[in-house]
Amino acid sequence: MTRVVVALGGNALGNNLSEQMIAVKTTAKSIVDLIEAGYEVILSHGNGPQAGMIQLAMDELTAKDPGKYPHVPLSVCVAMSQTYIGYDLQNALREELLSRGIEKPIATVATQVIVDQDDPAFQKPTKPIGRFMSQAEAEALAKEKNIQVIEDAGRGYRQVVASPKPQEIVEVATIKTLVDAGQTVIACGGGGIPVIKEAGNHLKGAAAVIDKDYCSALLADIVDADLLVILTAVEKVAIHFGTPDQKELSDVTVAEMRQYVKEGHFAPGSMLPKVEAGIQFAASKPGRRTLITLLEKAKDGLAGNTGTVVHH
Ligand SMILES: Nc1ncnc2c1ncn2[C@@H]1O[C@H](COP(=O)(O)OP(=O)(O)O)[C@@H](O)[C@H]1O
Ligand SMILES: NC(=O)OP(=O)(O)O
Repeated sequence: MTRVVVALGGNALGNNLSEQMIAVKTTAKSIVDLIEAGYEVILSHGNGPQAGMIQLAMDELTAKDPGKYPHVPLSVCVAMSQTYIGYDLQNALREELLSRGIEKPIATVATQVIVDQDDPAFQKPTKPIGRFMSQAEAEALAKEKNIQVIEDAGRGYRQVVASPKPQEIVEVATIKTLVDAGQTVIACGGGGIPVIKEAGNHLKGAAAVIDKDYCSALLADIVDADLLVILTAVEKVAIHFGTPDQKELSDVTVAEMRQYVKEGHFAPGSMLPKVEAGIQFAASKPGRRTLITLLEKAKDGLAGNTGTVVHH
């Protein structure tokens, strides 16, 4: 059986509560198509809009009455987003599976991911979270809440937080056991809950949001997946993106993709992490491949009919 780790992007979940409830239904159809076609699927997902929304809500409460509502750390907001998204995905998948007569247990694993406390990312926030704002609104919020904001890949302004690289998945044994038992597992949501190893086996939450594409590459490695599938809002990765010379890529070697990265074809806040994660996984063992495509094209892409495939 082909084992695939599927990383779900923003369009699989929407930007707010009501959008997510609708989006997960379409997402579940695409994922169950893969399960029905015989793939062994392990899911991961992003959480930028959700983690930002939860943090903002918590901060509003703290601002009202810090005695009654103490500050909620970002790591806890990530944990909340993981479970909230897992809950919606689990339900949508369950319903879609049952509607096709498939009985298959689904489990969301609250996943902690170890990061290095000396990761330079802590000094230079790069991960956009929360909702999109106008420049004026973002600058006012930055001043009011003492946060950093950036322009996010031509789509508006967002809060930006540290995004250290994932080093190790804490719940690896649990994930492997569930996967090997034939369960559909949702793990490493939002890149995982960032934690730092401290003395005495203590794991301390870190103020960060890990990139889900990098974490998905790590997850795909530890479960020994054959394929990493990154589902996003474009059917293919392109070079000269957004220019008259735009050229979509179908079949690319690791060496070719590394060269395109060097030439600066991929936007840092959006396509670059996907491409880098794709290279990392495809380069890690002979035979491993990464597919980057549209959520709706997942099955077509796996059949070799579309998407961008990175291979050795
Ligand atoms: N070279 C490129 N090729 C294709 N898409 C690109 C490229 N550079 C930037 N993008 C943008 O990246 C977006 C995907 O990133 P993003 O929306 O952040 O991911 P996610 O699906 O994980 O939420 C695409 O919708 C596209 O607009
Ligand atoms: N954690 C993460 O990478 O989230 P997004 O995909 O929503 O940016």
